[in-house]
Amino acid sequence: MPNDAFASQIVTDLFAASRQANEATRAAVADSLPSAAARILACCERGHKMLACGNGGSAGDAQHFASELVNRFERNRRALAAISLVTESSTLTAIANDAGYDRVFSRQIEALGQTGDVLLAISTSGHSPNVVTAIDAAHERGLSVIALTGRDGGRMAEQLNGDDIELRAASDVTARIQEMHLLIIHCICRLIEDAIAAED
Ligand SMILES: O=C(CO)[C@@H](O)[C@H](O)[C@H](O)[C@H](O)COP(=O)(O)O
Ligand SMILES: [Zn+2]
Repeated sequence: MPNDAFASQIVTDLFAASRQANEATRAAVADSLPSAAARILACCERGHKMLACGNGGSAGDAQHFASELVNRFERNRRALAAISLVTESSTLTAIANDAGYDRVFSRQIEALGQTGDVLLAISTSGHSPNVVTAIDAAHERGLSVIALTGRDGGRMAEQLNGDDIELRAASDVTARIQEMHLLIIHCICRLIEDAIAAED
């Protein structure tokens, strides 16, 4: 562990870097974030569902997002349909073992995805093969995609079509991008819950 002064400087630097990423990302996603929230609410209100995927920290984000739709974020309201594709261990291990890790999300999309559903695809690099393959599977099955990316958007940004929405964190650092992705997810949840409250 660094000495006290050094540790304190690291903490100061990380908070400063996060603030900088926060402000740059706000400017980058301010216009498209409400559209993403509206897309998700419309999806659920029409009887469709959200699917969410990502690796590592982004797997945590996918679960976090699904939990906040199914259960609640800050308000009590009707349940919204969302499934995390990162949590079924028997399914994940079987697909990875039999077909390869690149197929762990796409195979589940083939099984569960229906036209009108929306895939939340999360990757800080934009290059994770299983997320790239998931987007292809989503397009093949008539799902639109909301992509949480960073850096230059990677391969994911090139895959997206005009019906998809990319929310790109303005940073080149994985940890900062993840921090921004969680903030984006919370903004989406807040916008959705405010829209439902205004309807009721
Ligand atoms: O949380 C972290 C790093 O902060 C890691 O677990 C990270 O999520 C993993 O290395 C992922 O495999 C990275 O995947 P991706 O964001 O490039 O799609
Ligand atoms: Zn992390």
